[in-house]
Amino acid sequence: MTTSSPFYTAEHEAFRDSVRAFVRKEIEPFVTEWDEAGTFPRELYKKAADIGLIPLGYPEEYGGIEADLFYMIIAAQELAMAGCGGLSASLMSHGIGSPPIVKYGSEALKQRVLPPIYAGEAISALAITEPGGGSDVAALKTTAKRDGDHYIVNGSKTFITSGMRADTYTVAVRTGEAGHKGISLLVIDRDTPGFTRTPLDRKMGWWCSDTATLYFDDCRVPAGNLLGEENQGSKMIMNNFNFERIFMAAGCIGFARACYEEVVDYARQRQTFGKSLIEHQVVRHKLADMYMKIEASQAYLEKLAWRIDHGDNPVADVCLLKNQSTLTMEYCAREAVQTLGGAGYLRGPKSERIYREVRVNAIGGGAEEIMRDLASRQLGL
Ligand SMILES: CC(C)(COP(=O)(O)OP(=O)(O)OC[C@H]1O[C@@H](n2cnc3c(N)ncnc32)[C@H](O)[C@@H]1OP(=O)(O)O)[C@@H](O)C(=O)NCCC(=O)NCCSC(=O)C1=CCCCC1
Repeated sequence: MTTSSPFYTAEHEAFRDSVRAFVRKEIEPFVTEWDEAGTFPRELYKKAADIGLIPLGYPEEYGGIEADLFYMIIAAQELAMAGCGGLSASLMSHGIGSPPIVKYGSEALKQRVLPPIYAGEAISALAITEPGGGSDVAALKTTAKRDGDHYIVNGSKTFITSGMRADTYTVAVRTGEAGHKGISLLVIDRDTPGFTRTPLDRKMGWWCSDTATLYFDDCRVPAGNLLGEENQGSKMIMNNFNFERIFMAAGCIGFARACYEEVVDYARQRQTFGKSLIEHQVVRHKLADMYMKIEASQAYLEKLAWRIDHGDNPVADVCLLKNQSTLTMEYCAREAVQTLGGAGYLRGPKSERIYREVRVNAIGGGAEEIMRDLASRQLGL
């Protein structure tokens, strides 16, 4: 299946080849074992940084590699071809945790925390969702009260990707009035006294993703760890969501493609009723529908990436793209497992794992109902 389009240069394609080779050598042979074990080696961050996956898209002065969105789409999609969303989400959690630091952190904070993240030596996480709710960001309750040169943080966060092993947490806190206007972002180091974590490890999918609940009990956080101005966090969070959503969408299309490739191979080999599965019209038509949905989602993704790279902020389209891509993943995973039959119901094929990972994409990073609602309001409907 083609992954190329006029948006990609020879340099993009060379990068794709290097990420593909990395995924085949360092991830694919081990990923089922890691997922079953519920974890993966921490050294993978360093290896991913060394081939440019982790620093990609961040400023050079902090150890990043400047890149347009198409490089980042390639990274998300080639990683997705390993067919393990838990690994993708954890390995790339700096993609949601670190951009607010790059954009709004003080120079001293950026010099201290960003280079180890982009070198794959430290892990970054973003903490917004709370036990009381995830979709309604404006209702968050974790407080940060100013006390001299520090903030005193109390509250808890849940469903935090890289929550157990992160070193640097970008945390949404309430510093002011109720609602959007009283929210700030604070960077909290893992060894801050009063900061504890517990794992959330009984999940439908994303088994090797490190998901955790965080507790802050009178944590003293230096005031210099505030991002931007007090009570300006809501806009920062919303803008960060746009990037999270576009990368989730890219990943979902990659997972859909992984299902397609797996099932096409299987359908060519598997014999039933005297011919290969692919020669049965009912199967061939499913494969054609999978192809159509993948290509349509990919075209939407690339159009939006181009618009964003040219300075646009298409909030509604990003929400709808996320839904479109999740639905494409859902369709392809369903049809792949169905076509694999008994083999697809056993643990092992990528499609089986991807099938279990559909829902987290339709819930995390903006539930599909929230995406529809925000998009329709932004479109003035
Ligand atoms: C959309 C939303 C529900 C907010 O609606 P309200 O009715 O409160 O506020 P409203 O009036 O819609 O908005 C306020 C201002 O903000 C602007 N804006 C909103 N989105 C955006 C945006 N995306 N980009 C730019 N501006 C935005 C809006 O225009 C408005 O501006 P204005 O004041 O008019 O100038 C927001 O809170 C949201 O998005 N939630 C999803 C969170 C969410 O995604 N978690 C998931 C976390 S991940 C997770 O939980 C898991 C992860 C993995 C494991 C499973 C769980």
